[in-house]
Amino acid sequence: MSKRAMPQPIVFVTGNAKKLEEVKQILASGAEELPFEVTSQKVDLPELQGASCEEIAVEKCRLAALEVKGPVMCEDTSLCYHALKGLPGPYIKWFLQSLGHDDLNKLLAGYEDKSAYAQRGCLFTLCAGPGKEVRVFDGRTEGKIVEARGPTDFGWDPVFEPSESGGQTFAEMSKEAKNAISHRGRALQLLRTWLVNHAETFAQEAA
Ligand SMILES: O=c1[nH]c(=O)c2ncn([C@@H]3O[C@H](COP(=O)(O)OP(=O)(O)OP(=O)(O)O)[C@@H](O)[C@H]3O)c2[nH]1
Ligand SMILES: [Mg+2]
Repeated sequence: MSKRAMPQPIVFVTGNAKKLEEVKQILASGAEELPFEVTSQKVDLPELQGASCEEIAVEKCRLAALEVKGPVMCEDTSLCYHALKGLPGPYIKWFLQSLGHDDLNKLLAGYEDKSAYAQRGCLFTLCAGPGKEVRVFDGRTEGKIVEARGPTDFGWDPVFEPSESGGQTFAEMSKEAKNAISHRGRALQLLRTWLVNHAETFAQEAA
């Protein structure tokens, strides 16, 4: 499919190089090609606190569109423990930075239930420009929290064992295998399908 012309490409705004790497792989590998060019910009956007995952993701995308002055996509990842009623959720980044994997896992020491979900992280968000509607695409993967196994170069991948992985943590899986069942892969597939089906609407909003 040839790309549609827009005044500017869609900019994926993130401060996280590992997310960007996976997003590029996922977009390059799907059956449907995106109808628009996608570039990226490294900006660490401020994130709301004390709000729902969806409110945090929408506000982040709204700020990204103002920053870029054009069409943007963003994502916000949560890691939610069922025993902790969804926490750390969108605050996982700060928990992981302060505690590290071992102490993070100790949060669950007093609970039988080690299950968790990587949710709303994708919340992938898409916005045609400043002040335009922010659309949200929710990808979720269920799994459980285990002792860290596998490479430690991306966040909580070593401690998250998806239910569908045959016993491997995200960190132990190949990139292709992770992307096929990950929160990110699923949310991005929803975003891709929406853009393919609504290319005209989106191009008009961005004009
Ligand atoms: O092991 C992981 N596997 C993943 O698939 C994954 N996706 C995100 N994360 C981590 O979870 C927090 C989300 O916070 P987050 O969504 O605000 O991201 P971020 O601040 O790093 O980037 P961004 O907000 O600029 O896009 C950050 O610590 C990310 O490193 C992951 N860790
Ligand atoms: Mg962030």
